[in-house]
Amino acid sequence: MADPPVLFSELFGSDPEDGDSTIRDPPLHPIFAWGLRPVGPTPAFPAACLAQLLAGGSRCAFSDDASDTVRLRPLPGLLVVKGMLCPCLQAALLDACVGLGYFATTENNQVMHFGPLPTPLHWVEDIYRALLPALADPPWLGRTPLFDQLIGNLYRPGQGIRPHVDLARFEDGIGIVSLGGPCQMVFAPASPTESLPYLDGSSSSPVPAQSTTAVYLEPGDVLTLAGEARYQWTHAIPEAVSDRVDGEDRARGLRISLTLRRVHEWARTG
Ligand SMILES: O=C(O)CCC(=O)C(=O)O
Ligand SMILES: [Fe+2]
Repeated sequence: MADPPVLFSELFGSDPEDGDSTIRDPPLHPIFAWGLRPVGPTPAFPAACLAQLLAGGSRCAFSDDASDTVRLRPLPGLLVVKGMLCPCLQAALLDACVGLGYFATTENNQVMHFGPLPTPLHWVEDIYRALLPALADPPWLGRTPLFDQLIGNLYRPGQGIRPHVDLARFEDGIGIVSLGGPCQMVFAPASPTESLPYLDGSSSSPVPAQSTTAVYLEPGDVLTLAGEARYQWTHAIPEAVSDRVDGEDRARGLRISLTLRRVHEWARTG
């Protein structure tokens, strides 16, 4: 097992592999440090869940949770598949992040990867290809590789991301996988000057609240952003410790998102 990340001790108060020699329970697998609970046996790699998902069947091979995924289309070009990834697949993705050394220190809340998706995260491409029939006009889903750039973001309660349109250097067709904890994502009409704040240093301007569309993201939800939603709307996560949903305040938790994109040919260097 990879060394537990610093976040492990942040969540549990102490590093379970540290300290005295008292016999104790085996160390928690890192996936459980993120607040996930096992559903039946937790396989090292839930290939069976993935196979079922790709075959369009029940989404989890290890539980009798036969709940259907829910597809939302709150904006043209925005598809939100709620509950697409079963807990096993969520756990496998988080475990992959830990294994790849992502978020290993408390300062480290963002990771960027350029090139084909690293093993074992590469199977996220399969998940997106499984969405093909659900997308009305998905020419981008046929490209290979589907994604060659990954950003992992880690948010603690109270943290968020300012309104932005992802940079033009990325092709149309962006994927976001939401893991760990819930949050509200807010979409608003973009002004022509808005761009991703943390990549090019520019800042974005606030948008009028009345024109926003909010989507409540929960662990296992999968998004695609294309066309209008990708270019003509900003997306943001407000800095909040809870979100107001259906008249109640829902607490945020530690959240990890994987944003998947492909760099335009003209923007590649070297
Ligand atoms: O964390 C998210 O869900 C969104 C991240 C994002 O918008 C980005 O990395 O460009
Ligand atoms: Fe973004």
